[in-house]
Amino acid sequence: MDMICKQEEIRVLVRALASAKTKVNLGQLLNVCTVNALGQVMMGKRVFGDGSGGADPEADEFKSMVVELMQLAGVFNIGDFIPALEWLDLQGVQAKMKKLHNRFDRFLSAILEEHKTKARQSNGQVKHKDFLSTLISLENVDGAEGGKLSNTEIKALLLNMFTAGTDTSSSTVEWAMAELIRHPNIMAQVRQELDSVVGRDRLVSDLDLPNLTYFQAVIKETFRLHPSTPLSLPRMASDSCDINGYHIPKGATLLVNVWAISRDPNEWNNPLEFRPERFLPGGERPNADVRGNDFEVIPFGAGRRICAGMSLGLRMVQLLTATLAHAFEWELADGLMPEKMDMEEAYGLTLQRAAPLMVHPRPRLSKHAY
Ligand code: HEM
Repeated sequence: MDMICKQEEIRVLVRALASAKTKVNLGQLLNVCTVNALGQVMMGKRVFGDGSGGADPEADEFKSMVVELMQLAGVFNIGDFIPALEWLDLQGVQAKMKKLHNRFDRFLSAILEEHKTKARQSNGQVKHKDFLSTLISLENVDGAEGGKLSNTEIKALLLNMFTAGTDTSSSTVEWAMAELIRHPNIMAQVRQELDSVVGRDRLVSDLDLPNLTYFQAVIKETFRLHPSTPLSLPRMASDSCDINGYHIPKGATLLVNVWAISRDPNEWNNPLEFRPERFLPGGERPNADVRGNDFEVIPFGAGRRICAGMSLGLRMVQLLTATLAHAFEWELADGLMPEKMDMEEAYGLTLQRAAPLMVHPRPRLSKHAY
């Protein structure tokens, strides 16, 4: 199911790019694509209109809500560290969160109501094809702990999935494309591999991914340098313990700095350089994987609370990046030279580019491939 949704949404994006007459904001289009792909899996429908992302105020609204959430969640909130000051909400973070919560609630309530109305109209004949229908069907069923699933819980689950699963994936692809555009020799090797495995008469499919060895290393290198959740998600110490001479008291909030670990010069040679070869035979970490077992590179976290959508997120990032590298030549907008590209990061819970990637895509495959 998710494989079909992904490919369908990626094709919509590819067609929009192939017919673009002016420069495009790649991150924005990628976000629309990931939100719609997830929308299909979770609710059996796109979130945004035709999916092309062209001048869609709803798409802008959703992206801005997610970015604001990530920024607010990433703020160093004084009240979190000095509980006596919490009620003062000195930086206005709580007030902004409440306002944002109301915006999200309106958005999700509309989606939930629409799904329920459809279910009523079809007299319960709707097959439980998507995540939301399944949740709605469980509304009247007692859970393992006796409680029933409420509307609020359903909306919270949707919010969790959309906020955790869309920006993370789309911004990783945006970083990957920026690195490829900045390193024409790496882009050339990626394309050589894609052209020999896929050819020039069709788009990349999920089934091609295991055969793209060099490309897989490019994706790992992107996750190493640009982990989309740089401080992972906060954990709480369940017991007091000592680590490397530091005392961690029970109940302390802990943040794992995934970003710093994967740039640590004690672990990586020339850590700031984008060098996919380090993950290939003969490189420094030929067998390292990003799925939580090699602690030098843990973009999805690790352990019991590792990312719940890792498999979907990883494949989405791989398929999107491979498709964009394979199907288009990329030129930076406004005559910007690749070596002058701004690679600054913006502050927040997720790692956004400070300057959006503005590009001109030029199709490079046979016409019928689009
Ligand atoms: C490139 C894509 C993604 C990245 C880099 C990413 C990264 C992360 C990270 C670092 C965490 C915290 C893990 C920890 O505390 O150890 C997390 C948690 C989570 N992610 Fe992802 N994620 C991605 C895509 C997705 C997708 C597509 C979904 C769902 C559709 C998703 C759903 C979740 C959920 C529900 C959690 C919370 C899990 C829990 O606390 O039990 N993520 N993700």
